[in-house]
Amino acid sequence: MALVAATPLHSPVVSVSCRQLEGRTLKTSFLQPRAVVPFSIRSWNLSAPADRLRGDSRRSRRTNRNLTAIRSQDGKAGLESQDDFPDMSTEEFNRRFTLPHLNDLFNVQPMRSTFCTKSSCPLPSETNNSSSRWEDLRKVFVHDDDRVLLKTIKYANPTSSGAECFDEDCNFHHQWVPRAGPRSKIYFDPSEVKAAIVTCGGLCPGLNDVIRQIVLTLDVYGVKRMLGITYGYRGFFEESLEPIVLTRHLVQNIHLAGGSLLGVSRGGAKTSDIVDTLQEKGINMLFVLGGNGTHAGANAIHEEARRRRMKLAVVGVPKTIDNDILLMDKTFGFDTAVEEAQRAINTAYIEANSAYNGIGIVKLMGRQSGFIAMHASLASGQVDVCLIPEVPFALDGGHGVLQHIQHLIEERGKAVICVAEGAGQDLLPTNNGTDPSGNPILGDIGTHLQREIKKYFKAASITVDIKYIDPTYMIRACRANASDGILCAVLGQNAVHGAFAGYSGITVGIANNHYVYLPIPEVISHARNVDPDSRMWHRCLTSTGQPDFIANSS
Ligand SMILES: Nc1ncnc2c1ncn2[C@@H]1O[C@H](COP(=O)(O)OP(=O)(O)OP(=O)(O)O)[C@@H](O)[C@H]1O
Ligand SMILES: O=P(O)(O)OC[C@H]1O[C@](O)(CO)[C@@H](O)[C@@H]1O
Ligand SMILES: [Mg+2]
Repeated sequence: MALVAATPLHSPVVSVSCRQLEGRTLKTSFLQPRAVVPFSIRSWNLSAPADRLRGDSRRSRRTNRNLTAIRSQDGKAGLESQDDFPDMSTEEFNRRFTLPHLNDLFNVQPMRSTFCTKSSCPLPSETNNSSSRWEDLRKVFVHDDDRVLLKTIKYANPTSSGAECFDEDCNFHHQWVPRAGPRSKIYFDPSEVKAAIVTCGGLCPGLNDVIRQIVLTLDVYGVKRMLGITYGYRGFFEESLEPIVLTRHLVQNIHLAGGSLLGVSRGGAKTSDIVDTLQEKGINMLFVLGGNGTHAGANAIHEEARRRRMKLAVVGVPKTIDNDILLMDKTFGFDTAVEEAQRAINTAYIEANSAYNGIGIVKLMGRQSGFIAMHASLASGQVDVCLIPEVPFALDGGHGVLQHIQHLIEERGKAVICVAEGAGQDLLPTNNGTDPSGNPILGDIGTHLQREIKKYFKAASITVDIKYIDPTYMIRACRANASDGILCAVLGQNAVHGAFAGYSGITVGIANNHYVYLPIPEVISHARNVDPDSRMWHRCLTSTGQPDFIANSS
């Protein structure tokens, strides 16, 4: 292949990955842990309240007192202070993760649950405890005191990859959160329930599945009045937007299509207007499907309803293909998005592989979090360079992306790049604009990369064939895959069980493969990010073979 002579382009790590390709030994230094400092910042992400969650506020608490030498795995000594670890006593954790309940304000007498999946369901009027038909139902219910362990790894040392520690010895803290599911006692009489569902933010595979499961479950409890609020929070105050009456029959097949039966929107949410409408319509159960913004809105509605002493249960179901909600294994729609994304990557690979010096670029969603890009890169096994918002990179210089791409072209005659939309924003002119919900409007890193690569190879007089693929909306407007379909079913059903159990201001999730209820503020204090020191990111790097694209080096 006729190429200009290569300069020593790549960092030692690049040559390691290329040698690996040539069947030679992989240097062990490739995945060595980084410096000591970042480890305890990560633990902030997971459990501290919003005002203590930011690394900078943590750093400001750094003092010279009580400094302890900690030896990292690579033998370098680092200094950490107990002050640098978040305070997380069991009492503090339990206080924060106690679910708000209607009986914090009222004295609602619970009744026997009307939820029943047996063929011979007892009537609610059958109150005899010893009735054999009630006995039959015993194992249907989850006990109020059932708990799920939020964290399951006992880290030996704060320098372990992904370690979340509360002290320098990484002592294990039991963090138990309430198990989700139907309770034997309920705090709403189904005949008095008027439920509403709203879907907000961007689309996400599985929205219709969740709507459907909420309706079906409400129906099993015996709820007759169910409304779908149209076009997100907007549907609460725009007079032209009428709610849809929801029935089992109406939702029966909606999961066969992507999108949202109810429609979505961004912006325009005024809590007091929303709560006015809820009051006017006599809605006492509200199911809110959306991301961080939507959940912030749901929590504001919950707080305002409490202030007005309304008996309203507000329950969220986290929706985001970005997977950027804290404390959960994953959010619904993410799996499907990854599956679709890797199809786009495969296309880019085939194009790049078939072209003379082919370069495929795929831009994927992920405003602040690179989970889709990381997982799709890993899943496809066809990506040479994965760029995410959490890991800064340089385009130029001896350790920059462009030289690495030149190296890939020279070595293999092709390169595939997967970039998350929020990556490399520092390389683009700032745009200070926001969307109607206040989310920042990002610069287009995909087309920027395309332009820069074109310019670079032109200057180097190397012919390349660049194909740019932006499957942005294709990965989220599709129908949920089987694994998301199941997740949606469980989450939708658990949302209804949570409302009947009398909880409000909560959301549903999956933690360590078990289903849990969490207080909304704990999951939205900031966006969940890819941890650059995590095993998963290192697995991605192992797979792509990409080096650190270190800035300011030549
Ligand atoms: N802090 C907040 N308080 C009250 N309402 C909010 C808040 N942030 C956003 N909202 C409202 O929530 C709705 C959805 O917000 P947003 O558009 O940010 O989507 P999202 O739920 O974060 O989902 P996505 O992941 O698609 O961004 C909008 O109507 C917005 O006005
Ligand atoms: O174009 P829209 O509808 O604002 O949505 C784009 C955003 O939606 C998200 O997928 C979150 O739902 C982000 O990754 C992306 O930036
Ligand atoms: Mg948002």
